[in-house]
Amino acid sequence: MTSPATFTVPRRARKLPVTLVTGFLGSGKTTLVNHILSNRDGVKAAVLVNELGEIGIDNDLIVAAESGMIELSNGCICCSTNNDLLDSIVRVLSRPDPVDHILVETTGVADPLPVAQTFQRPEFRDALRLDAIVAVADAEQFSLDLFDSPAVRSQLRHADAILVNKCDRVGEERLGSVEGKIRAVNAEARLLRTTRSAAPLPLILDVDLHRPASHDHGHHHAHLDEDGFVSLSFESDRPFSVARFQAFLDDRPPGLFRGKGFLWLAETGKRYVFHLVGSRFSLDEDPSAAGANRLVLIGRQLDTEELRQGLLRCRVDANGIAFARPRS
Ligand SMILES: Nc1nc2c(ncn2[C@@H]2O[C@H](COP(=O)(O)OP(=O)(O)OP(=O)(O)O)[C@@H](O)[C@H]2O)c(=O)[nH]1
Repeated sequence: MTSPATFTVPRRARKLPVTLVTGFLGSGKTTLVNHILSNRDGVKAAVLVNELGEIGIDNDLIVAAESGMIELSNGCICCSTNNDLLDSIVRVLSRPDPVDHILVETTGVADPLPVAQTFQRPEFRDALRLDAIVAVADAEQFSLDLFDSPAVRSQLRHADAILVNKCDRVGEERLGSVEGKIRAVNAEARLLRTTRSAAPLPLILDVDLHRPASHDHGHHHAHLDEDGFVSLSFESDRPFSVARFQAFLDDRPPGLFRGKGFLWLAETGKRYVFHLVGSRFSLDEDPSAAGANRLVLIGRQLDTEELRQGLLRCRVDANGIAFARPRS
């Protein structure tokens, strides 16, 4: 791949705006990206997605972007040394068919600041403009103590706009208290109450809200490992028993906060999009999906091998007959 140092940025009439979408695990970032892509009114957007886990799930959850979607490799793009992000930016800027906007969705545990700084590197200065860092907060699961993580606090602190999302799940009192906690971390961001991340696009896109933080020097960005988050990717070409999977969820460890993927259930023979966020999970029929089970689980202090064994025990054959216990 072309090194950004040697890359000649094509001349453009205006700088390409970049929107960075951040926010904790399961808050509604992919839902926001889909909302933007579905309502963008002719604006051609390139989407850069960074995910935890070896198997990409978001790639299949994001509505098709006809201008082409680029999936970043897995892991943590909040490391400024990560070349995947640089390569992806260069790829977008080199496209013969230029886009009008770049959307970047970071993982739910990434510190957005080093990602933002990547877009502000000197070699991109004439081509790109960081328009806004937009954070999504889950009003129902929100708790600064529960998510006691420097990276997660950084998501709120450095945001230019914050969606207080999942308003359908909470009452006015809870909303007021969450907004108060957010305000204590970031007094200036534009706060917007949303359901399904459906913010009015003129309030978050092409808004020129971003101002670089004034005290970035010496910033020690919070890294995934320091915060103890781990992920487990699981794939199987056998269906799950819904009863066994329910039992797996009932016994899940308290540190398991997020799950997402595609489940094939033996009882119905159908495939479902699965989401677990904190205490809630959902299964929605997915007629478009084909193939096997694909699942990513994310949390803190997880025994990933024990979780893997638990998932293996959920597998049954097409007649719903359980496989022998994988190993004790
Ligand atoms: N009830 C309700 N559910 C929502 C809302 N917004 C998103 N969800 C659901 O929350 C779950 C997580 O949403 P995503 O958009 O995948 O969250 P995310 O931030 O991209 O998740 P990660 O990428 O794993 O960090 C999904 O089941 C969504 O359908 C909302 O406003 N209300």
